[in-house]
Amino acid sequence: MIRTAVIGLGTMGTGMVATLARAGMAVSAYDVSADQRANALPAISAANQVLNALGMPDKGGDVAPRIVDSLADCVADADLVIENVPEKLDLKVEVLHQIDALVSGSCVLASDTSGIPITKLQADVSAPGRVIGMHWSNPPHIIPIIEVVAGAQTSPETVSWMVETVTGLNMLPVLVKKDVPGFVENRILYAIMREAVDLVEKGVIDAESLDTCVSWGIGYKLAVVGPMALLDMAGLDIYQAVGSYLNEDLCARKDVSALIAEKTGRGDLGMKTGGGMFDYTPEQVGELRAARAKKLVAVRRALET
Ligand SMILES: NC(=O)c1ccc[n+]([C@@H]2O[C@H](COP(=O)([O-])OP(=O)(O)OC[C@H]3O[C@@H](n4cnc5c(N)ncnc54)[C@H](O)[C@@H]3O)[C@@H](O)[C@H]2O)c1
Ligand SMILES: Cc1ncc(C=O)c(C(=O)O)c1O
Repeated sequence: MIRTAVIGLGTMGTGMVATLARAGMAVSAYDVSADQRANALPAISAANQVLNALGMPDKGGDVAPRIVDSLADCVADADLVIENVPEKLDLKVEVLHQIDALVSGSCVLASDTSGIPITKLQADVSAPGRVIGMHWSNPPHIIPIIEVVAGAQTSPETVSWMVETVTGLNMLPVLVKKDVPGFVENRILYAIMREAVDLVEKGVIDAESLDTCVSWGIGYKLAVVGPMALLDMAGLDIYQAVGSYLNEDLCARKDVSALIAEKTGRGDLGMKTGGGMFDYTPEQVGELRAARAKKLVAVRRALET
């Protein structure tokens, strides 16, 4: 039985814990926040209900995840530690350094970073060959892909072990061949997000209509036909003709839009604070999460047919 420790029980952590435990791993989890630790088990239970709806086999048996109040207790005897703290390079390096001092020489240190190059994270770890990117997608218990990313010093054995371990989670490992910022999924997502925010900020379209356009247009289509296949479906000549005038006009800003920066500056972070691009009551957050999980399950089942 693989002993896995998850460090960080925020947006990603509880669904991740549910997925790991469901696959039969012995899971411990820690968060520096007592509130996050206190709220974890109900959230893990809710994620397990979704895994039931997905028909995910339950190899977890009666072994419940342990929510512990110290990093040392969490990572003791771990075979795999998943770092899942906020996307701040210094914090991640510090947490990996703390973990490194507490684990065995064979423990794999994985980061769920959204796109910080693994090479930057592994530099000060005692055995950098055991450090690897394990990038889940939100919600982690529903979206099946996990990007596997090697840093410059990651060993081939660690890569192979991670691909096999992700497969054992009933997830789809996506091997990213170069340690570029954002890896693959987020480079594409952030290109889309940059253009989407720019269109709203410029008044080309309002936020709600943009979501409708993307979700029922390219979002729906790309769920069935990937971008490379879509080129062939549309015709490469069409892409070349449109790209020849459109590419130079797309948003190419190097910074983050004021529309976003002003909101984050006010602490308006989205569902986790009750307001961001839209406003939410606590009840609406719960209702939305449940409704979206139900739809994502239905779509995934349709895509699996
Ligand atoms: N939110 C997403 O859509 C998403 C998707 C994939 C990957 N990620 C990445 O996963 C990581 C976590 O993201 P998130 O959205 O869950 O963030 P989050 O802010 O919701 O949760 C982070 C958690 O880490 C805890 N934490 C902070 N410092 C800690 C420490 N020193 N030790 C232990 N716990 C600590 C916080 O209390 C918080 O509960 C980030 O690197 C993020 O980029 C996020
Ligand atoms: C906005 C945003 N940023 C990062 C990630 C993943 O790393 C996601 C996601 O997984 O959905 C996201 O939506």
